[in-house]
Amino acid sequence: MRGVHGVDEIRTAENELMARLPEGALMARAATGLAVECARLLGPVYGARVVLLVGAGNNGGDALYAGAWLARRGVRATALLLAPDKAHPGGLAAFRAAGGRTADPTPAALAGADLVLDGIVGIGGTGGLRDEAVPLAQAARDALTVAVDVPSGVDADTGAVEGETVHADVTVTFGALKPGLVVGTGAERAGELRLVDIGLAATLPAASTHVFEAADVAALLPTPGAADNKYTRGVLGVAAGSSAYPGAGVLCTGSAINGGAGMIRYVGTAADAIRAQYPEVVVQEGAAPDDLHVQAWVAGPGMGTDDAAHDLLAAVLATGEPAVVDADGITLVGSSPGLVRDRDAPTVLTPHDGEFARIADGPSGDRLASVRAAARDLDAVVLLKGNATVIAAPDGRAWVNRTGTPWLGTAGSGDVLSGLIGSLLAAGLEAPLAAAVGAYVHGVAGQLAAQGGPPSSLDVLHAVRPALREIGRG
Ligand SMILES: NC(=O)C1=CN([C@@H]2O[C@H](COP(=O)(O)OP(=O)(O)OC[C@H]3O[C@@H](n4cnc5c(N)ncnc54)[C@H](OP(=O)(O)O)[C@@H]3O)[C@@H](O)[C@H]2O)[C@@H](O)CC1
Ligand SMILES: Nc1ncnc2c1ncn2[C@@H]1O[C@H](COP(=O)(O)OP(=O)(O)O)[C@@H](O)[C@H]1O
Ligand SMILES: [K+]
Repeated sequence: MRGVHGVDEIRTAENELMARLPEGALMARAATGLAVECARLLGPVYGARVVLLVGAGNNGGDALYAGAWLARRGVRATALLLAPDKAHPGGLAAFRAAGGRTADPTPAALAGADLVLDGIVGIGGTGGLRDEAVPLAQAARDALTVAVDVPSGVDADTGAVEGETVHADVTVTFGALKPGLVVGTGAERAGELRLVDIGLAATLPAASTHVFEAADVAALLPTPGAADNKYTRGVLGVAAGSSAYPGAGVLCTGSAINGGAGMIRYVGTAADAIRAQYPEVVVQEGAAPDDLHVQAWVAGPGMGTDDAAHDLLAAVLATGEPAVVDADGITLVGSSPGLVRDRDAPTVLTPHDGEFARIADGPSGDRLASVRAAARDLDAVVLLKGNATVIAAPDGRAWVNRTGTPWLGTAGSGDVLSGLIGSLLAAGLEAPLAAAVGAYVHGVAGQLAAQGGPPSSLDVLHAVRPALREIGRG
């Protein structure tokens, strides 16, 4: 599990650590880690052409020291100084002493570069890229681009982007992940992430936002033991699908089966479709949710938004079991938020952006903040879908999911996610962990499904079990 830290936390931790170390030690660690990563990307370094984009602060200093390291190993390094009077003096001296050259900061200077190092601005950046940096960022798109700490122009605290930014193939970041590297548009602009350890763990506080890795998820995935049976493994109630939208019920139910629920009791209004697809499901059409023995519920996908759907959702949410609410269920919660707010049992809401706007303000460019505020306001776990799905608990804990693929943007893919989270809730995972683990597994399923060509949501559903096996194997 990797912690994600905001700029203020990182600055404070850096200052505390710097006070214990000789001057320049921290930047030396950062620059060496950066240079080693660039060398790895270049392959043979001797004679390679590297262009440095150097801004006014320490981010440019990192680039210059890394450029010096590379120049000493035979790289032909050229620095384009965007603010020549403010370029890091020590870094510039080291760069020149190693044989590095400077040139006018024009797009033409990037032609033929084997690698461009983006040291325009790091965590000290405010607003989007300044005008003079824009043509350079655009020219860098033709080359292998490594961002120093943060792709310049991305808001390191939020991932929000105003106007042009550097589009990095790889971002080498120092000390800890920043929200802007893992959330929103920033996550897309950062490319692959490499974290250089500069010793910051010693002074950083505990993180409130985390990124799960496979081992974290494997450790949380439920595995039945000798004493388990279908009831102890988790019985899930499903209120999804309708005569108009039977498919959503089929996908959601199938995903809960593949996710490992011990038993499924189906109370939606697409009973015939469920019976036809899944002989293992116990269909209890018309049963009162409160009368059924289940450990958790999933409600909403394809259930419709008419009065009957409202009454069924209200009955599910009146039970004392944890519940996932998705799709039409979220629309219904938008007009009756008390259905969720007044519950004692945990609720997981899984909106995409459009659905989010029905239950909360936003989402703004600061997706983490929007989701945290919604979770607090609704007293529910909120999972906001997207290229980097964000999950927040009412107590402020948050997770960002890094698995998945844009191919998951296909009709019905969300129904697979909610069924999966339902099965994990039924197995007893704490609600925010069920949501974060579900998002991780769903993302891996999407990646596996996409290997065979553009996947349908049914392909994603069929990839849930292989995804669980792959994660479990490590
Ligand atoms: N502290 C440490 O020990 C360590 C720090 N480390 C490194 O330092 C980085 C932080 O350095 P930093 O604080 O100097 O800020 P930084 O990001 O270089 O920006 C500085 C200047 O850029 C300008 N500027 C602002 N916005 C802009 C924009 N949109 N577009 C263009 N220019 C813009 C503005 O200058 P102005 O022109 O306004 O005078 C601002 O003052 C950090 O990301 C990491 O790489 C590592 O070495 C590890 C150890
Ligand atoms: N660009 C993207 N990159 C990665 N994942 C995406 C992207 N777009 C959508 N997804 C994922 O695809 C799923 C779509 O869910 P949703 O919009 O609810 O679909 P539906 O309502 O059709 O079931 C979510 O898990 C979301 O995170
Ligand atoms: K940068």
